[in-house]
Amino acid sequence: MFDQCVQFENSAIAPEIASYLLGETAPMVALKETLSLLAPTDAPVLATGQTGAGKEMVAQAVHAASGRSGSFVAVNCAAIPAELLESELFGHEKGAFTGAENRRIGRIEAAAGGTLFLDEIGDMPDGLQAKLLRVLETRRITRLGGSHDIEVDFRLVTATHRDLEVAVKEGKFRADLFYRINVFPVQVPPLAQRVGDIPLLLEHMIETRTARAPRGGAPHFTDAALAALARHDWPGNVRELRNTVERAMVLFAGRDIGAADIERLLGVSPLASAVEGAGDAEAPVCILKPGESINLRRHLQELEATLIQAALAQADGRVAQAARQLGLQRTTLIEKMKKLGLSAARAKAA
Ligand SMILES: Nc1ncnc2c1ncn2[C@@H]1O[C@H](COP(=O)(O)OP(=O)(O)OP(=O)(O)O)[C@@H](O)[C@H]1O
Repeated sequence: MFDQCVQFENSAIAPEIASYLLGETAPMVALKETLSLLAPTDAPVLATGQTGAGKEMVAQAVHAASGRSGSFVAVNCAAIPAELLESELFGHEKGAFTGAENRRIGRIEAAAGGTLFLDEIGDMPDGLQAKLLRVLETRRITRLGGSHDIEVDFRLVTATHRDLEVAVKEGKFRADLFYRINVFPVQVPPLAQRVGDIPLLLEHMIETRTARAPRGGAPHFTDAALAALARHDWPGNVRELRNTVERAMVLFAGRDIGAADIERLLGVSPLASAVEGAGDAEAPVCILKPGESINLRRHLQELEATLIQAALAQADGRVAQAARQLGLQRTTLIEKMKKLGLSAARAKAA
C-alpha cells in the first residue's frame, strides 16, 4: 500500500513510535511501520481494536512522532455525560449558561498546534457529531455563548472499540463524519494475536514497577508460567496483562511464579481471591509458605498502593475517575495517596 517507505536509520520504524509501542511480533512491527509513515502527515487516524489493546498508546505515539509542538489532548467521549461534552470540547464564554462563571477554553482549542484524541468516538451523541464534522470541514470553532469563530489547527486521532461501519448502516453514526475521520484506519491487534510479545511487555512492566515499589523484590515468571500466559485469551489485552503484573508484584514479590499460580492470578481480583480462598480447599492466591512469616499490615498497604496506582494509571492520572473505580470518595483517595506517598502525575507517566 505504501510504496515510498521512509527509512529511519536502518529501520522503517520511527524512534518515537518504537519507544511508545513495545512489541516485536509481526502484527506489531507492521503496525509500527504504518504509524511511522502516517505520523508526520496531517491526515486523521482512526484506531480500532479491543479494549486495552493500546489504542490510546497508538494515538500518543502518533503525536510524539508527528513533530507537532502543541499538546496531546485526550477526551473520552463515553466517559463525559452527553450534556457536558459539548462545552468540554468547544469551551464557553462567561455567562454562556447557568454556572458558567468564567470563560473556559475547550479541549479542541487546547489541542491547537498539537493532537486531539477523541476516544470512543462511536459514543458521541448525534448532534455533536454534526458539530464536529463542521469543525473538521472549516477548521474553526465557536465557544458556547461566543459570537466569533476561532481558527484551530489540530491533528485528529480517534478511537473506538465499535464497528463504525455497522454503526453507520444502523443509523447510529453519521456516514459523512465516518468518511472524514477514517482517512487512515489502523487496527491495533489484540494481545491474543501477539502472545510472543508477552515476555517483553512483562519485563518492561516489572522494571517500571520495581523502581516504584522495590520492597520484596520482583516476582519471577518461570517458563511454565510464561507458557500459561501464552495460552490465555486476554479479553482485557495489555491492560489485563498490566493488572496481572500489579497483582504478581504484591502477591509474589521475590518469588517464583508457576503455571498453577497464573491460573489463580488471571482474572481474579486479589482482594476477592484472598477472601474467597480463605478456609477453602482451593488455596487463596496469597499463599503463606509453611513457616513463613509476613507483615500483614505492610502487605495490605502495598496491595492498597498497587490498586490505587493501577486505578490512577487507567484513569490517566485523573483522581476523580480513579476514585469512582475504587468506590471511594475523591477526598478519601487524596488522603490515602498522601499517606502512601503516591502521585497522580507519576501514575499517569507509568
Ligand atoms: N504496545 C504497548 N506497549 C506498552 N504498553 C502498552 C502497549 N499497548 C498498551 N499498553 C498499555 O496497556 C494499557 C492499555 O492501553 P490503552 O489505554 O492504550 O488501550 P485502549 O485500547 O485505548 O483501551 P480502551 O479501549 O479501554 O480505552 C495502558 O497502560 C498502556 O500503557
